[in-house]
Amino acid sequence: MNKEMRKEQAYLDNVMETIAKQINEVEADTEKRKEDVINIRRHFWDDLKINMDTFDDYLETIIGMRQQAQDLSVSQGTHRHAFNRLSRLKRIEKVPYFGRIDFAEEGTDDTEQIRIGVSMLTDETNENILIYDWRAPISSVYYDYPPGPAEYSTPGGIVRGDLEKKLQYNISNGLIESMFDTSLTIGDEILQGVLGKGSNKYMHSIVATIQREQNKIIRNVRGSLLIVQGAAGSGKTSAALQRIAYILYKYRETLKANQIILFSPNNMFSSYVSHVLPELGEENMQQETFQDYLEYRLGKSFNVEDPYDQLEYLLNAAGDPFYKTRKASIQLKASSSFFGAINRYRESLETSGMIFKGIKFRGHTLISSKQITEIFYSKDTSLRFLNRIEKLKEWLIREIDKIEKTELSKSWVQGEIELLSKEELQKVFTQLEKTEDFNEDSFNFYEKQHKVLARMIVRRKLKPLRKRVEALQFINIKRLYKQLFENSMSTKLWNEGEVPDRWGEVCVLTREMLEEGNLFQEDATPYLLLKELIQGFQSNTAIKHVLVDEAQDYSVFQFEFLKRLFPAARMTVLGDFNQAIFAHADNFEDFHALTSLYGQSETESIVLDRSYRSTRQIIDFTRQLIPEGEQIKAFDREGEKPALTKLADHAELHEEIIAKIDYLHNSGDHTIAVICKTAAESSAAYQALSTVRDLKLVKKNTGEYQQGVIVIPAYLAKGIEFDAVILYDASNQVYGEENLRRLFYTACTRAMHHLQIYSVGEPSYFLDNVGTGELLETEG
Ligand SMILES: Nc1ncnc2c1ncn2[C@@H]1O[C@H](COP(=O)(O)OP(=O)(O)OP(=O)(O)O)[C@@H](O)[C@H]1O
Repeated sequence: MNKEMRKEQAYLDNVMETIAKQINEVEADTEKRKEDVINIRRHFWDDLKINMDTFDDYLETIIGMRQQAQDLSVSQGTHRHAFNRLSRLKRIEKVPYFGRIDFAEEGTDDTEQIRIGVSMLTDETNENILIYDWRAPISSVYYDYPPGPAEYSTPGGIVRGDLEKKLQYNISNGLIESMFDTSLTIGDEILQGVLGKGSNKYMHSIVATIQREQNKIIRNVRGSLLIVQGAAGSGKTSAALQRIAYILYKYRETLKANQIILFSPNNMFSSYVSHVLPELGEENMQQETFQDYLEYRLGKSFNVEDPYDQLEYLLNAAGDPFYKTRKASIQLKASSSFFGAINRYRESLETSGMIFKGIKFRGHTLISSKQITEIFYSKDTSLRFLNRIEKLKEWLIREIDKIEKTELSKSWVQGEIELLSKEELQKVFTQLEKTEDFNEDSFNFYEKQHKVLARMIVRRKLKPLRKRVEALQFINIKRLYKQLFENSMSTKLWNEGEVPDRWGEVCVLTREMLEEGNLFQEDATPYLLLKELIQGFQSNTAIKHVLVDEAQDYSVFQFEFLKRLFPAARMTVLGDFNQAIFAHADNFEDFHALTSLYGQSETESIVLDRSYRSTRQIIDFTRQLIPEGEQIKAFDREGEKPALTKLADHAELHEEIIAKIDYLHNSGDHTIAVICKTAAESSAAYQALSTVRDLKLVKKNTGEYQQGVIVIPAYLAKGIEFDAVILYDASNQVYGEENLRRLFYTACTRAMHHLQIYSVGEPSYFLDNVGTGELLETEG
């Protein structure tokens, strides 16, 4: 061990000792706090004198209770604080820090050595910082600069200085195993080591090796919208998660994890990323899929098609007579011009076109839809639309009050009274005794009792109706949405010459679907928007940050909607258009259209062009599959070349795959995915490969990321990665059309270390332009 290393180890020893000592202290403290809490809970009532005899006694009891509750809350808070501190210490017990910078601040003679780790540690005096949190302002220098002049921002302004040295450590079990002076070494050995490892069930934090471009994303706090466009495997999801950890640290006084929401592509992905924040000592943000949100809002009124069924239709139904119309429908309803059309439609409803449901009671129409429409359009038109709706609601409630009065004397009410059970009658009777000043001996007791019972019966019967009116369910949103697709609407929605292609056919198809009680995926958000525009927007102002991963799969329409839904939030959008597999994205090539959401000055864009997931050989191959792929850079990590094997038939294919899985297992791969094009192909492959031990089939409703060997449709593998990918059948028969290129690319880019492509018959023409030498070709 050289002198420098000895000094470093001595520093680490001191840190380890400090951590051990603090753990001991905090453990004892935590135990004591826990006992305090248990004690207060156990004796909560013993220590209280409950006396309600007089008002003063009552007051004293309440004050005593409050005091006890307060004590309990303080003790619980202190216990939580001690417990959190203990978890923080435990987290850094094995690897206290990963980097060091030697920074000489301008205007001082001192060079400070700053060690950086997952969380801060101070010495016993609490005055000296032994380890800085990776999110502290000064730590940004570690990620942002090579040795030389450097600066960082603090709330008090910019601090300038000289970065004299930058070190990376490899620490394990209290020992510095290796240490790299990154101003001297070329390449990034630590990153090499991290990326060379196998994948497992969960994604991990990357704080020790965050790259400069990624750090820009993580620490960006300007503007309302941050757009990140990055190659497959460039760390978009990683950057998003460390960004959340950073935001939670920076705004820790005012922001809670449940005020941040991450929109994920599916539940399996949510489970895959669920460990990163806890690993960094933060609570998880909310995670939601857009589909779950749609179903939550619309599920009761429709069968809402999910995005995977929509995609499966497009992948399988090219021969369907409605295929082109459906595709046009998807693209149109994803566009901002359709967003505009719906807004215009809503405006047009101010003067005509509203459709209401009549108010029916016991099978009779009491107020017809025509009457409601007349009332609505006779209201003061200078009022805002939503106020007019509100006024209409109030009018309807008053009408229901009138109905209540007239119904009281109807014969059905008497019939219902006679049907009341003894218990119900007794209940009413007891209530009457309490609330009214009479008893059985009172004058006209029975008449009064009858009145009360009649009122109760009529109210009970009218209650659901009142509730529906309160919830504005007298507005017929379904028919209003359908009306949007009536021929007569065209001129209201579109300016001359702007009627979209196939508009007429799209209208017929949409109307038919709605009549069957189904809602196409592409209609779900527009439908919800119309509902919100008419009934008032149910926005969520508690959410302060919205992050949208795999953002290329969202339409501009959906972004417009998200913006309205979360008006108080900043938005981070991360995606890769080369992986845009849904049909609505055919017309989008970048996120430029999103700039208009918040305006140029509120929007920042960052591009990530280096891919970290895959070996250089895999990147050299995959970048040839897409236009302008040469711009994607590989991180220099070596591996085997991807291989293409041509086979004569499926029997041979399955034999080869089974042998290949065996080989990959033996070479140390833990996660192996057989990626197929569709759910049907996946099911067939799963059956045929059933002899593979512990083989699992991933379906759209699979909620957990599955380790081991899995069969999965390409669209569900989005966002996740595997040690090895086996592309099930890349023949031209299966991938013979241009619109499948992005799906094909997405599948191949899931591979970290090994990529094996099979083809039954001629391979896809996507492989024609791959340079010789990038792909090992063999015949089976
Ligand atoms: N700075 C880094 N240090 C260590 N690992 C990194 C770094 N950046 C990315 N990675 C690793 O690279 C892999 C890909 O990262 P991630 O999934 O975040 O990329 P992505 O851009 O979201 O990919 P995709 O678009 O293909 O879903 C992950 O294993 C991640 O841990």
